Amino acid sequence: MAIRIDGKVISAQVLDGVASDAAAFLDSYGIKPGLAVVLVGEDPASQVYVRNKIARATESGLNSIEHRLPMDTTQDTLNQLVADLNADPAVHGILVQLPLPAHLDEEQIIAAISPEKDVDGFHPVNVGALSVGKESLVPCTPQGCMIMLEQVLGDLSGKHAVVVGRSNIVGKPMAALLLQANCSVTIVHSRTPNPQALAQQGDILVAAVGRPEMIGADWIKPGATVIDVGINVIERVGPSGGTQRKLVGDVDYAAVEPVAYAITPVPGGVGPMTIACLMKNTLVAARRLQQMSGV
Ligand SMILES: NC(=O)C1=CN([C@@H]2O[C@H](COP(=O)(O)OP(=O)(O)OC[C@H]3O[C@@H](n4cnc5c(N)ncnc54)[C@H](OP(=O)(O)O)[C@@H]3O)[C@@H](O)[C@H]2O)C=CC1
Ligand SMILES: Nc1nc(=O)c2c([nH]1)NC[C@@H]1CN(c3ccc(C(=O)N[C@@H](CCC(=O)O)C(=O)O)cc3)C=[N+]21
Repeated sequence: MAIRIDGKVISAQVLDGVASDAAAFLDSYGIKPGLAVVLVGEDPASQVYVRNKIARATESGLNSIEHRLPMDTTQDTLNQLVADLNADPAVHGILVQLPLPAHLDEEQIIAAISPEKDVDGFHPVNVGALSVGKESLVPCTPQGCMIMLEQVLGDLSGKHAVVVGRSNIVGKPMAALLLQANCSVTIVHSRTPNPQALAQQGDILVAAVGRPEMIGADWIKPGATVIDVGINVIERVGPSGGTQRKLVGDVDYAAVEPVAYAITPVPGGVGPMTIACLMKNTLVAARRLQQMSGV
């Protein structure tokens, strides 16, 4: 039986730390750290994430401000909102939920967020800082994966880590953090001729593909530690014949669990860690902004 890496338990530990730091921040400066979440459109999955983020923020003693904009929002309107949030001293962190509707330019919006308030760590300044090892605001999902890996494995030095996926929000920053932790890192993607053969060499396997249960037991080196980033909603025929909506990862948990040393479930794995790290980043940003303002 593999160790089940419990994202709910570990994220609760992270959030405990955030809550005491937020209380100390309030004591020192008389304001709560503020997180602004911007959601454009009506994507139901995105709404669930936004709701969860706001609930965790409130529980941790952060001030969370939600901005919901209609699907037909223009680039100018969104830019104006980001400019207002950049200038607002009560806002320490800004998150624009991705993906944006197709008519909006994501790259431009990300670049418009003040790097000091970029709690997603997606701004080119923060991406560059991470790649030269001077990271400040580290992307939440990979940060959460690292906390889980270090809790279960301790020092990661010398391990071979295979990351499946190379997106800017998960795969690439994940690979950067693993390299910084002295792993040898292989990144596989849709143009890799035989990704499975490379994955089988990983002491650590991180799956961030977006394909439900694609990673089976035949991708896994026996005794590997498996981190499943995937969040996929699938429809299955339930026991009584009707269709059920179910959340599954990129890893076939039932098949992989018997061969792995440790594995994260979906739900209850990486997802809650992402949210906890977002709160952590908001505190990091708040402290730094407050120090910069010299008060
Ligand atoms: N738990 C959490 O907090 C979060 C979960 N997610 C989830 O993680 C998953 C990945 O998200 P994200 O990185 O944004 O997704 P993207 O779609 O941006 O990236 C997917 C990556 O997987 C690669 N890929 C696709 N098919 C294959 C294949 N058959 N073999 C090997 N590689 C393949 C793609 O390659 P190529 O580049 O060549 O196209 C791409 O690099 C999704 O399920 C998403 O919902 C995302 C963010 C946070
Ligand atoms: N700018 C931006 N930053 C992001 O970090 C970002 C984003 N856009 N767009 C979408 C993805 C996805 N994402 C998730 C976060 C938490 C859960 C999460 O909490 N999941 C729970 C269950 C969710 C549920 O309640 O059903 C779990 O896995 O246990 C999932 C997915 C953040 N993302």
